[in-house]
Amino acid sequence: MLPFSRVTIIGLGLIGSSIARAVRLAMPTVRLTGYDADPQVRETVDRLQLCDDVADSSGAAVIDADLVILCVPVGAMGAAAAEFAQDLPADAIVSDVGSSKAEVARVLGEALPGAIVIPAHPVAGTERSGPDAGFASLFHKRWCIITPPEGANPAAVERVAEFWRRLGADIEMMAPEHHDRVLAVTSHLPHLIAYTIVGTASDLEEVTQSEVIKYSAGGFRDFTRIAASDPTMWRDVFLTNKDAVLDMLQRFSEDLTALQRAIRLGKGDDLFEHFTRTRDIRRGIIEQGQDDPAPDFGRTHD
Ligand SMILES: NC(=O)c1ccc[n+]([C@@H]2O[C@H](COP(=O)([O-])OP(=O)(O)OC[C@H]3O[C@@H](n4cnc5c(N)ncnc54)[C@H](O)[C@@H]3O)[C@@H](O)[C@H]2O)c1
Ligand SMILES: O=C(O)C(=O)C[C@]1(C(=O)O)C=C[C@@H](O)C=C1
Repeated sequence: MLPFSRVTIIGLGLIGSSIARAVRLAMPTVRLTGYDADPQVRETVDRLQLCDDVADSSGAAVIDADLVILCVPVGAMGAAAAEFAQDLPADAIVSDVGSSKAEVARVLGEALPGAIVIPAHPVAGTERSGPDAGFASLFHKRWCIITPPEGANPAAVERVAEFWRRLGADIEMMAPEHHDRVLAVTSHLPHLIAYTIVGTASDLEEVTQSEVIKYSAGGFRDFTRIAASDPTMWRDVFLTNKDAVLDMLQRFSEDLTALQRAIRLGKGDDLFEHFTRTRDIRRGIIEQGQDDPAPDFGRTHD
């Protein structure tokens, strides 16, 4: 049996439109309704026929939903939920896809008192945004972390888990605070480093912009891809996962200082040992089959 039969997606950018495309393929009988605050996005979703209905307000979009998924930037979650609170059916489950979880759970709890809220985070994405950037296979073989609130109804949690399994994801359960610490080091800090290094390279006086572009091969090119990620999304992630990110950043800068010192003092053995350890970590990731096939994974899929 399908976990849900009437799904509403609020926010139809990269993630919302990818969910819509994946639901169409995996659960074609599900009635899909969409709403986005941006009229141009609604028009595109209509033109691409990603949903059965595109509503003009979020209240109208949720009116007969059994699952509502918020796919808006994390800083907009509270306002987006408050907008449809009055129209939400009492037995509907509300979920989200936000990249930070503890703060989002708090604002959703405030905006939707008494509602069944089961937050989730598909750990899959690209640097692109908007409904044209989405693709159906985005969640295939990727983790979806569910962060149920204490005392959540196990049947509701299982329905959300089954929804994501049908979109191809593997499920993990975590407490929201633990999620935020894990993602701070595996996703948020790497984005901060990419934003920094690309800014640093472009600010150098003795290296021209055209040289930076011309010689952006290998490692630096990967950083530029990540640094092209959506500014609104990432501003909100850093502001809503502040403590965990600042803690990881502190540890990172201590480790960076240790490497800086090893270079200055010519401690080749220390550098070699460190790089060997990190190479083993990369090999472990590949052995577990969790490596991206290519940095532009999925771009041509639909
Ligand atoms: N991009 C990624 O790699 C990725 C991966 C996993 C999770 N996420 C999370 O998914 C969410 C969406 O990210 P995205 O990459 O799809 O962003 P996106 O910019 O592609 O889409 C967001 C959409 O939300 C709409 N929106 C904003 N405020 C709204 C509101 N109040 N009501 C209705 N619509 C509103 C925007 O118009 C936009 O179309 C974020 O919370 C992000 O943290 C992103
Ligand atoms: O591959 C990318 O471009 C991503 O940034 C995806 C990525 C990540 O850091 O892994 C980004 C944010 C999400 O919340 C989940 C996935």
